[in-house]
Amino acid sequence: MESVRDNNTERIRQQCAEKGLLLHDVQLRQLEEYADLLESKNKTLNLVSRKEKAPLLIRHIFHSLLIGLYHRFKPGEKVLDIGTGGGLPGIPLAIAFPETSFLLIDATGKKINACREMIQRIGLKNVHAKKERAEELKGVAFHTVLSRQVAPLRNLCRYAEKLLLPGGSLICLKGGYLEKEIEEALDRAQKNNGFPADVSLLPIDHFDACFENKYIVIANS
Ligand SMILES: C[S@@+](CC[C@H](N)C(=O)[O-])C[C@H]1O[C@@H](n2cnc3c(N)ncnc32)[C@H](O)[C@@H]1O
Repeated sequence: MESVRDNNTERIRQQCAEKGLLLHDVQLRQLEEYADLLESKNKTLNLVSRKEKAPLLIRHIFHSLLIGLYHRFKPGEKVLDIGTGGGLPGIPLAIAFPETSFLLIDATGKKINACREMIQRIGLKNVHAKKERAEELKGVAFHTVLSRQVAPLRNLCRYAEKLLLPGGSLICLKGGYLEKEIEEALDRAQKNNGFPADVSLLPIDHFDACFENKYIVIANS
């Protein structure tokens, strides 16, 4: 008999394939293993909300993977995930794009320790986790900066400005009414001749009802 989880995994495989992102069986099993580890760690650490009805595999893992449907990560691309918490969106994307290099940072040491343990258990080689605040990270630069549910866009743009290579992008998963946030980020950039030059907002509710009022926000240099 097919389990609910098999159905969710198959949905992820199918919806990603429709957008040209092919996930192999090994990667689908790694996503499931990550879901199990995250659920187990969440019993003692506050990594993701426990109140939500939609399954973790869809609500958090598929949600993170959606970034990869709009931005195809390249081999050798260097990516930073700011405020990763329990590894979102960095770990699902590192599974989907094994030739891209991901650094996960978070201000909370316990969350980074949990990420390190999960990365090791799944056996991922292209992702590392470091306890660090975005504003204090120095001496490194990235093609792409990611963030999910961390800070107002204006602040994320301020962090990304110093961490992005020329031409790089900041890609965030955000919810709610974002017009004012975007206006403030663009206003700040214009006054300082800084990042970003433009921002686009992509709705994602057509993938699942639980993504209602949620968006992928892409800020470009
Ligand atoms: C609401 S949680 C989101 C975690 C994860 N991105 C997710 O989607 O589940 C926000 C996280 O951002 C981290 N954080 C907030 N500001 C930060 C900063 N300036 N630098 C690094 N981490 C930060 C917090 O410690 C927290 O783990």
